[in-house]
Amino acid sequence: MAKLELLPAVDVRDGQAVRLVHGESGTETSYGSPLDAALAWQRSGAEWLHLVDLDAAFGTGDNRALVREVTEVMDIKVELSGGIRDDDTLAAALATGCTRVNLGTAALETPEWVAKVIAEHGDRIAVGLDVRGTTLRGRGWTRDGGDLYETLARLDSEGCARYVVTDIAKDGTLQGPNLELLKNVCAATDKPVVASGGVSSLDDLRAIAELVPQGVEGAIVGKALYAKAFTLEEALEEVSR
Ligand SMILES: O=C(O)c1ccccc1N[C@@H]1O[C@H](COP(=O)(O)O)[C@@H](O)[C@H]1O
Repeated sequence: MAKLELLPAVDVRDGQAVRLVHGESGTETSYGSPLDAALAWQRSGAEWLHLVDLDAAFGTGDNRALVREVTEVMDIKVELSGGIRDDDTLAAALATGCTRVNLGTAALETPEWVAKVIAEHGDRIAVGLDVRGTTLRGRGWTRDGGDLYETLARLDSEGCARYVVTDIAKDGTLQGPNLELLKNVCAATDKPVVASGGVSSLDDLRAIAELVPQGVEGAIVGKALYAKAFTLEEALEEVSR
């Protein structure tokens, strides 16, 4: 069986690595230097880093220089998210040398532009499907942006290579992933899915890994690592069995 990829997360707000609860601004717990956090995950054996500029996602500024620095220093693959919504922000993100970018709001608000950049950049573009129930959310998860499955069908028809699926109700809560949502999204698309939100234990990772045959390719792990629910080494060992 193909192994589940793990993407430890570094979310950046106001220059700090933070974790939020339900993605809500103001719920930040700070974990210090984003570069130190990213290097720690790399030293622990991560093959991927999921790096988010939360200020860019919320529209409260940006951490672009810092995010670029972190991406350039990493020897591992980087998935870059947050505030990538037009030609300039996409060009800057891709120029960091990241492996791929993850588009959220743009996929809801500027579908023609997203179709164009999917056609231009293929596998370097993923779309983040951030949902409450089956309603997509954009602009820092503060605005509704349409139906999950209608949007997924549209993006599939445009050749989107991959989806990062976040259950906002689970994100940052350590309450376990939404396995039903992951199964439903996998049933609706042939494209790989990266699971995000709620991972709290090695059992959760095992449960997500069981969905690899259905199309789940990876899992983003955030709060559980920062809260030391398990180590990244333990998690990597778990998904390599
Ligand atoms: O990751 C979070 O906790 C988060 C919280 C609130 C908003 C966005 C968040 N993360 C990621 O940011 C991008 C979306 O940014 P944009 O809409 O394209 O500007 C997406 O990957 C979210 O999962």
